[in-house]
Amino acid sequence: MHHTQQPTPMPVHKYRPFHTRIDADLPDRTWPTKRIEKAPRWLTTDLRDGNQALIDPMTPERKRRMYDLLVSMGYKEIEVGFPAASQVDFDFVRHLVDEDLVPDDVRISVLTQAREDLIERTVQSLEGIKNATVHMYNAAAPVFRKVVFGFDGDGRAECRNIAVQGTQAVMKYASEYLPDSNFGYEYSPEIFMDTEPDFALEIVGAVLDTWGPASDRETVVNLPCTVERSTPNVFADQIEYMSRNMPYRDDVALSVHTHNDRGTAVASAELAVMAGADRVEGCLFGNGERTGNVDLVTLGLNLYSQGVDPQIDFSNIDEVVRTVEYCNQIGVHERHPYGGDLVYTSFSGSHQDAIKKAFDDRERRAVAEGISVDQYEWDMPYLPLDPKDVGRSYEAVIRVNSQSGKGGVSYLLKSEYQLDLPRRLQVEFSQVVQRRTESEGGEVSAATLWQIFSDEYLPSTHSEQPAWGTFALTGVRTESGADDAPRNSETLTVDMSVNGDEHTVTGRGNGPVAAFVNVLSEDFDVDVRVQDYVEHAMGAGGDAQAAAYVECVVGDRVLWGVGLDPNITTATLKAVISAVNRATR
Ligand SMILES: CC(=O)SCCNC(=O)CCNC(=O)[C@H](O)C(C)(C)COP(=O)(O)OP(=O)(O)OC[C@H]1O[C@@H](n2cnc3c(N)ncnc32)[C@H](O)[C@@H]1OP(=O)(O)O
Ligand SMILES: CC(C)C(=O)C(=O)O
Ligand SMILES: [Mg+2]
Repeated sequence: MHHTQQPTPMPVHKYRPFHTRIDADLPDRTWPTKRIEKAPRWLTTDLRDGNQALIDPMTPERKRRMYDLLVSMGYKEIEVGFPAASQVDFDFVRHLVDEDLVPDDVRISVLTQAREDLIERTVQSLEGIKNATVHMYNAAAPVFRKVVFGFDGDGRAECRNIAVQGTQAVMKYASEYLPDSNFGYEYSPEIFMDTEPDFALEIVGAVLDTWGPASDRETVVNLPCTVERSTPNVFADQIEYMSRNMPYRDDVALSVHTHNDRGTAVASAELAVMAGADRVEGCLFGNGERTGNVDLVTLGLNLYSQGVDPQIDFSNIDEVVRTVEYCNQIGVHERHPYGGDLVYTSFSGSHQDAIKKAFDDRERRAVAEGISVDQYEWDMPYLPLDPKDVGRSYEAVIRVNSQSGKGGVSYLLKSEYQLDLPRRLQVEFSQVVQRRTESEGGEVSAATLWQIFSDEYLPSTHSEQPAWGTFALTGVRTESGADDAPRNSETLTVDMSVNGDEHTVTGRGNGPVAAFVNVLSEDFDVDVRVQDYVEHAMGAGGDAQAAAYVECVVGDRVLWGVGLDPNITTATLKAVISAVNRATR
């Protein structure tokens, strides 16, 4: 069939494709075949780029909560604010220094524009700090040189002067206010992605010549994708070009700072690392200007799920989510990678079927190889990482609604109620559930599933709904014949309630089930034959219940029955009653 699409009514002619401006084309680019084999250095800018983008910027108390979270997760480079912007930011830096809240292995940094008065106040905020970095930025792209700074011509020299004079000011005030600190410098040519590559090299080179990188001097050149405007491969080319051509390369950490305007900040940062970046700046769950900074949680757990240590502790992801939501007053979306409420959950039947089988298979293999299941290699359909590793339980992995099949239903009964239904019973029961979800809609919780199950198969033991069913078993006594007695050697006496009337009856057979079938047929005129039988213990220990499942032919119908009882014989007879009652429901 031929599909005809319509031109958009929107004014698409207003837009131009993004030009890489990479004069030196990179036909020999190396990043496409690289792999990320170790974590880059991380800097979190939650307290700066994240904070500057909030409707309601963090109070000192919220800043402190975020800071403590970042330190506890293991971040070693934390941009804590823009001290020249507000008294709150200035005071927060002082609070960290005065209260000695910066561990020896953590380096805080602060951002400033390249303006001398702002630089002085910024450096001043750090007085007394052990390790700190001042991060200075100025925009370098043509439109900023022309429109924002108002320079004539191409404005390159004037723009470079802002950067060089700013760097000199940083150095001057650092030697004045921070003589005893391990002082570092970070420079960002803002709007790097829109800056001509040769000019980006020129301005970075001029700044580095001024600062003088050395192996014992913390130096960072941060190349921001301030507004994401291209596919990630273009940004990767830009980074590889800079990494290859930048002076002092061995003594400089090449950093990237991607934003998510096109929804590909994570890909841009990852390809940039493949292209040579040593360091990545971002925010937890991608907070930050507009669509946000790159999400450090996704980046970290992307590495983790490939067996690369992110060097960050994500083992309590819900605590991270709660703290970030509290500090930012912005929710984390239900489908946010790794942290959203629904991201380890499958509703659909084919996913649930595969997950249930793979969980069972993995458990079998781990036991066979003598390896703890928690440590066993992860290779699971639909679950890129083990939810337990980030502190999530398996309860939420499978949730049942009208899209679900037998796999999901039986997974929940097994994981929550220790019932391991035989396959044909799974099929039968999932049809019962399906009728229910289709008529009532919505999700079926494990508790509701149990209610449906016990109403269907265990009516007399279920207290919340009226008991139904013709027969109930109230007592069982067995008596075996001599070992050499050939057949019909088992004598079974049962107390039964039949429509509320008590009966005590005795039958014989070559086992209790056969004897019971005879009782049902001879005393109560019920024609039943057992054609399959499965049982298992529920949990471990002496007082564990047994579960029995029987597939019965009752008249001309085939039905399953279920019985639970501490005594396995009684459980089996209850299962037969369950099937018989269902046949006459
Ligand atoms: C991409 C980023 O996220 S960059 C970080 C952005 N974050 C923030 O801006 C948050 C904090 N900022 C602030 O509180 C304020 O902007 C302040 C206190 C720093 C400065 O405020 P103001 O002095 O009122 O200046 P304003 O913010 O309007 O800046 C505009 C002026 O600074 C110049 N300027 C802007 N950025 C820079 C820079 N990085 N270096 C040097 N000059 C700059 C502009 O050209 C403009 O100059 P003009 O007034 O001569 O035209
Ligand atoms: C200050 C710089 C690094 C920035 O936030 C950006 O360019 O996005
Ligand atoms: Mg930014």
